[in-house]
Amino acid sequence: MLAVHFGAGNIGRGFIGSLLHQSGYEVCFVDVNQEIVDLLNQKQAYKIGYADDSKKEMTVTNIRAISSQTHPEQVVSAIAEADMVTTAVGPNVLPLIAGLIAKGLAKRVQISDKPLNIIACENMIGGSSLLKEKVYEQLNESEKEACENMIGFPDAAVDRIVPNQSHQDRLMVVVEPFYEWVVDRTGMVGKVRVQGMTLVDDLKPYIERKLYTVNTGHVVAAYLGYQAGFKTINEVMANPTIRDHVRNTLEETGQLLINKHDFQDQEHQKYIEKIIQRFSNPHISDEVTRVGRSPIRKLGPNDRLVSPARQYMKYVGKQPVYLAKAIAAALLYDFEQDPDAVTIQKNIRQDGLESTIQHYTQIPSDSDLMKLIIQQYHQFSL
Ligand SMILES: NC(=O)C1=CN([C@@H]2O[C@H](COP(=O)(O)OP(=O)(O)OC[C@H]3O[C@@H](n4cnc5c(N)ncnc54)[C@H](O)[C@@H]3O)[C@@H](O)[C@H]2O)C=CC1
Ligand SMILES: O=P(O)(O)OC[C@H]1O[C@](O)(CO)[C@@H](O)[C@@H]1O
Repeated sequence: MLAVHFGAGNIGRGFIGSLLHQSGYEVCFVDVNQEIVDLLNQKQAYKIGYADDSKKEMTVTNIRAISSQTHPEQVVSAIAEADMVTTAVGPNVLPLIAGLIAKGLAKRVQISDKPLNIIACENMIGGSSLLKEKVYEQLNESEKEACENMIGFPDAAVDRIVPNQSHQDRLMVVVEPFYEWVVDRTGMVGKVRVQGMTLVDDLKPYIERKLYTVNTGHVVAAYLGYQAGFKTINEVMANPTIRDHVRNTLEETGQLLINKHDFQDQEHQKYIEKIIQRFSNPHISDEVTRVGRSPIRKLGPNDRLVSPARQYMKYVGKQPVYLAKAIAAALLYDFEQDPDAVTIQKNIRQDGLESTIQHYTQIPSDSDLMKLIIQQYHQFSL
């Protein structure tokens, strides 16, 4: 069985690649990073370490890699033959890989009627659906028709914290032991068997719970921690004021999730506690600038801050004070090596705060939420 995985980075190697390997797939990574592609082909294996006391390691074998920049034709052939395609490249990169996937599918439908699932494993709602839309833009009518019942694009939620890696062994990835990979069964074609993958009929509660708890909590720690001058999430979580703020924000998103999806209160509290512990894992050193990366994406209307803030007003009927403060912290994030942060700061200087918020978040100018965020921005303190 062949799995083609786009993105041989932290999640690609440390999570999706390792589960595919454990499930018996040969994993063919596709990446633009020539150094990683060469190393994967040279070593044909890499190590995973676990961020706990166990010092346990596992080796992922039966792998190879293709550079999509120098050998796109090999990627097309691999997709034509694959039994599974997955991605972990980042939401903004999905449109960039759609062309190659479309070429692979166009070739595939000429030679095979084997079903294929293409699963985007990104921190976003509807990642595979977006990828499908972008792929279909590049197929002609008969190719689309041939793909319709043969190619599935099931949406997914992926959860495992994998920080940036700095080992002498460039391929090694240290990951937290916890993981969750939940996939929408209704979007799948054919039979799929992947160890550690949970299939569900309704993904929405799972993806919202994950995005608005793990990712919201994490990014609140990152943006508030950055304002306090902390470098890592561990340092941030050891600060009682910010830790309380993270918890209070997760109480807001929790109330929304409980009201909207009927999660049980006590169960959800346990979920929140577990996540706060995961953020504080002493075996992981995760930079606030990694967790806070790409603030334009993170301030988007469907992402981890603005979406729960708007929904909180609808489902809870109160002002999301802690979420609004976190959005204010995102707007204050001025890390010079993050191009999104630089752009936001420039927009605020040139166009003003309200116009910038409106532009990135699509929150209406005259709304209560806009007023609250502006107030939190101007009175921001820790
Ligand atoms: N790191 C984490 O803990 C988690 C990350 N995610 C999601 O997984 C995705 C990947 O994140 P990471 O692995 O952390 O990032 P990463 O930066 O470590 O890996 C991304 C990989 O994609 C490659 N890439 C970029 N453009 C490409 C292209 N056009 N074609 C093929 N490969 C390309 C990069 O060279 C890199 O190797 C993101 O959507 C992220 O939100 C989800 C859950 C956990
Ligand atoms: O990968 P993104 O969307 O930039 O955000 C970083 C987030 O992803 C994770 O790496 C995994 O969910 C979290 O550690 C963090 O909240």
